[in-house]
Amino acid sequence: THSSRPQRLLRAVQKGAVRGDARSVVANIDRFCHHSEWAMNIGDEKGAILDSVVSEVNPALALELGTYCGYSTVRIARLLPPGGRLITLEFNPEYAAVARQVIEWAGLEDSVQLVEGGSGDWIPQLKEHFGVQSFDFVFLDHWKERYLPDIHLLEECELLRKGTVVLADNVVCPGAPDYLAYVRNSPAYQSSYFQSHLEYTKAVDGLEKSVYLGTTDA
Ligand SMILES: Nc1ncnc2c1ncn2[C@@H]1O[C@H](/C=C/CNC(=O)c2cc([N+](=O)[O-])cc(O)c2O)[C@@H](O)[C@H]1O
Ligand SMILES: [Mg+2]
Repeated sequence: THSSRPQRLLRAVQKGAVRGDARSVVANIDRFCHHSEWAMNIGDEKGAILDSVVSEVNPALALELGTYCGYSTVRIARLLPPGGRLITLEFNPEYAAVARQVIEWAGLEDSVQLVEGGSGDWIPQLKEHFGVQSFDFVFLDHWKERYLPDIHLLEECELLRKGTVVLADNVVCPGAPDYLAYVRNSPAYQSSYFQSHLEYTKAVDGLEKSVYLGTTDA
């Protein structure tokens, strides 16, 4: 049986990266994607912007929607403060299985909770299941048409607090126009755009950083 691209990406990590060294896991995935096979990881260029936002927020509790192979999971988790936790949702069992092994190879399994399931089903359960009050940081990188419904769901479930930073990948390519229009026009968000390039290519892409200001009522 032929392996899948995520399985070949995992093998590249297991062959090239030092166990327990998150930086080398990230570097080996980038090397694989630059030289062997493109994959939809945020990548090194946009990854540096992700790193700077995560470092600035220094989140005790972070949420990622769309784990895929765990590349951005490792980038975020390696920057968490002591005791910091990252919950990441992935509904594809094969991708989740690869991501678990990538996260373990990086030695970050103690600060990452990978939930195998859909954001629509799981966001309403995060409070009761994981004792979550609200998130300090949210990273959106799943299906682009889910960005808007899921940020509304996060608001409805009161999982955002004044100052929560929501960072969205791919707001140009493949694009999330309805999401962009919402966060850029809603009085509940202070939004800013970071221009960059689509991972491992020269195409334009960017990240949107939106700070939740809280609801106007009460
Ligand atoms: N509701 C949900 N709950 C949980 N997991 C979910 C989910 N919806 C999707 N997922 C998972 O999130 C990942 C999808 C990413 C879509 N990215 C993309 O489509 C994408 C495409 C390009 N591109 O085409 O250049 C570049 C990029 O950086 C991209 O992120 C997959 O692992 C998928 O299984
Ligand atoms: Mg992406």
